[in-house]
Amino acid sequence: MTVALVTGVAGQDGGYLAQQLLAAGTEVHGLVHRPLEALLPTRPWLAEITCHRGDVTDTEGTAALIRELRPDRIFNLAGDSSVGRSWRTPERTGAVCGVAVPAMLAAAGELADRGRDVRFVQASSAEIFGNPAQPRQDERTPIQPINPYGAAKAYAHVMCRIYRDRGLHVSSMVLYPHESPRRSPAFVSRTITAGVVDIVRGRRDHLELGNVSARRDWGWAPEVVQAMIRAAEQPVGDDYVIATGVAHSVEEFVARAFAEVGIADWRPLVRTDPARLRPRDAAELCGDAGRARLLLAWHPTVGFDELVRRLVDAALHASTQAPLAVLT
Ligand SMILES: C[C@H]1O[C@H](OP(=O)(O)OP(=O)(O)OC[C@H]2O[C@@H](n3cnc4c(=O)[nH]c(N)nc43)[C@H](O)[C@@H]2O)[C@@H](O)[C@@H](O)C1=O
Repeated sequence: MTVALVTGVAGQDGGYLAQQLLAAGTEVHGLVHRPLEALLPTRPWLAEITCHRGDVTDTEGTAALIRELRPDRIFNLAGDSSVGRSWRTPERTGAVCGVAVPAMLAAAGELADRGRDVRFVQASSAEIFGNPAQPRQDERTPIQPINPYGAAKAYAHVMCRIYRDRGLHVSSMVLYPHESPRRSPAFVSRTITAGVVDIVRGRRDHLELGNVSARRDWGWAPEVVQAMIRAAEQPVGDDYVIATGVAHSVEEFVARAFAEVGIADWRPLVRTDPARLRPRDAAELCGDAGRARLLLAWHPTVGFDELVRRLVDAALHASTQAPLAVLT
């Protein structure tokens, strides 16, 4: 039986990935850095895998776990994925999203040197491209991060290339924002959909946002993680941009979400909160997933309107229920 280790298994992507791996008959181990009892109420799927307590910044501990488990697949999804927060905690972001990665690569390399066919998949990020000149970014786009999160991810991305060149099966997935009802409230998709639903329910009278002109390529998280599984099964590791190829502004997201609940005149309901503006924010990030389409037979099926509809529906549902599936 294939054994997989998923770091960041308590996060949005970690959960979907673990569930898809389990469905494929894989034995799944996950690294969690909070007590399991605190995580289980909002992440019931963790009961179906073997959880190990630890923090990727304890590089010795993570390497020891890899040596002990001898996994066939390692998916590194650990990290504080909030770009905004990385400005307030740049050292922690650097430690978790950057410095932690080579220790895992080295431990995987040791297994490979002993004959194990181990495959490493890194959750990289479009933020490594900074504010790119190219309207569509691909695997050859220059790496020029403009925020602490992007810099940490860029370091990890380059380390993945270095270990791949040394012979390890490593794939680095350059992910664009990808959403689901399990997305943390720190992200704009949840901020918008929760705010719209609160307004509809009469719980507040306006929504506060930061830079609404930013344009992003939003995808559907459950299908983004499929690409990770497929990358691990390729004959060789590679870099893959995983994106829809279509960008929309935050303002368009807001308009679409309000339209879902029948509100056309939304502008009076939205205000700018200067505290939500970032020191620097890419004007537009939009990916060309041509390589993933060709080599992984991966293509996104959930478009922007459908994505917003699903998120608004989930937020409406959660507003009348205990928010079981929503991460806190
Ligand atoms: C590729 C990348 O994708 C994600 O990072 P993100 O794009 O920064 O995600 P977000 O939802 O925080 O921001 C999206 C945009 O929305 C703007 N924005 C406006 N007003 C608010 C606002 O009120 N809150 C937030 N959070 N953003 C706002 C904000 O300035 C930015 O332009 C992560 O998966 C990350 O891990 C990753 O790798």
